[in-house]
Amino acid sequence: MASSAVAAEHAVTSALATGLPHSVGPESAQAKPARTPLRFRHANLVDASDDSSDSDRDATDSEGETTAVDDGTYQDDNFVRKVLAKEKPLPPITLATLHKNINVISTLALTVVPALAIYGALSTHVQLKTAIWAVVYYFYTGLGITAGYHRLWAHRAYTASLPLQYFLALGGSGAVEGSIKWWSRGHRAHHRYTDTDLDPYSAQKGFWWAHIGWMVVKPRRRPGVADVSDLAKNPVVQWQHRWYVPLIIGMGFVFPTVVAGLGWGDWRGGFFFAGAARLLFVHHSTFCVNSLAHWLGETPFDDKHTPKDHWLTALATIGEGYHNFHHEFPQDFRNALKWWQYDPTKMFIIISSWLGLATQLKTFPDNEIRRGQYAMKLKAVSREANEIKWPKDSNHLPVLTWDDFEAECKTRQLMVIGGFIHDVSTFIDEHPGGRALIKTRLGRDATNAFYGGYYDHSNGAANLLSQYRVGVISGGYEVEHLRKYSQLIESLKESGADGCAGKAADLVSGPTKQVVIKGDPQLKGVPLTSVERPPKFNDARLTGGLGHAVTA
Ligand code: HEM
Repeated sequence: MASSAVAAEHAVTSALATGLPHSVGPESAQAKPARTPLRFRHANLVDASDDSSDSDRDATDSEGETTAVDDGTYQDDNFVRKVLAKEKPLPPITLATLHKNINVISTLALTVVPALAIYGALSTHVQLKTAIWAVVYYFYTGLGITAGYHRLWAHRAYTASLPLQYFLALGGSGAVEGSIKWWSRGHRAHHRYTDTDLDPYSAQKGFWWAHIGWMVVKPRRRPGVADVSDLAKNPVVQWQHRWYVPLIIGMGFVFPTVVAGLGWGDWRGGFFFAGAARLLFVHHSTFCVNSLAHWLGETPFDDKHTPKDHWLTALATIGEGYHNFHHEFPQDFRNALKWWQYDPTKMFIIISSWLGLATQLKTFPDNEIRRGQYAMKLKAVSREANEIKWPKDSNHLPVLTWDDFEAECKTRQLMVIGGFIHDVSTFIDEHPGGRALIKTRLGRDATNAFYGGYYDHSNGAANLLSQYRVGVISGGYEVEHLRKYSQLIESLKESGADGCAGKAADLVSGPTKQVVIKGDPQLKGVPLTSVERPPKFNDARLTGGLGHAVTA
């Protein structure tokens, strides 16, 4: 196995050196049958050494990009499209070819572990100490993945001291999900190419594909290139990669069994509960980050891609369920922003920092996080706005002079409020304040009466009013009660009562005295009949209140 890995590594290295695209298409599979199959062994939970060549090749990120695109053939400047066009996928898996495309080692890991867990659960007495130990070990190995593999190594969200790194590398080994190097390489590709065909566990291919499908069968494409050169220099990562197989046996099964066996004599329970059943839970807990977290919940930070936030996913994944936040701010050491959201991984990192084991905890600037949230709220509001029927604005209505308006009033029931001409004929009988009040204002400017001079209407009434717009008054409108003050000032001035005049002058000198709604000059003189007649307002609930008994 090791020698074939080396052979594959050479194949890749020479492809890079010659500048040839390291195509994974069927042609290359035919040309080099002995080497190409290895290139598809990305999804191998157990034997990390198999694809070490791939990790090393992808460590040379920029080279990967160059070899993938830079031969002058492609005009497209979208990297993902270019790579997809260049690197042809393997033929789709059919029933006839399924047996050849099963990823045997991962499939064994994903089937034998549940089988052992079920058998153990049915045949072994559960001791309380063992049950507690299984839960503790679940959290330890789970944190190895969430705090270690994921936030520390894949995203560099904080810096860990050597003891903490070894602690997490050992815990992560017990989760049996591939080496740190292999895992992080795939995960960085997942972030960089989220939801595309270069994403190794793209949620676009369905829930089960993202959950386990991508590991059970050999993928049709390699994951997109990702830079893991930093991990190649990390001694703990290298150590774990080198000793991966003994480590997963030791930490996956031997250690949890020995603790229960030597501790309280429950060797069998230790193996089946803290070993197999615990591993089954850790597996599917972590896999939920790729499936459930892309399927269930909200997108409060960005909705460009599938990742979502949900407390249920957080519960299932030791705090990785605020996945929308995580994809938007992957280098942030937190998944959950609020103190009350469930993110024990964040707490573990914080406590490690209090103990001096973790430093440089990265957080994205709060202001930018809030901008993301704000943008999403605006989006939601504008989606709602699109579903609402809005009134015509002044640029889409005929513009009439006051004289023309008066002329139109001879044949129609019109009134001006706020610079707009309203046809109230379909509403006059429905008016909660009674027909008579409206009737007295027909042919007049009722702005003042409507906005408090007679009755201070609700916003709802103002919204309703706008649906009756049929035109705009040219030259603007006056607010009646201000005009009255204005007349008062004039008369005071004429009578020489200066003191009072000064006070009244303050009231009328503001810009509200004259409000101009411009309208489109091209619509000047366009007949009112060109505008659709307002619909009949027909809601019986409004015919209450003072009703028709009131007169102005
Ligand atoms: C087309 C123009 C008008 C519309 C669409 C309209 C609409 C409404 C609506 C929806 C209400 C219910 C209460 C509220 O929502 O505030 C209402 C109540 C009322 N309106 Fe109007 N209104 C119009 C014009 C007027 C005018 C010109 C006057 C007075 C001269 C007036 C006087 C009143 C009064 C006194 C009430 C209170 C009725 C009560 O409490 O029972 N309305 N109007």
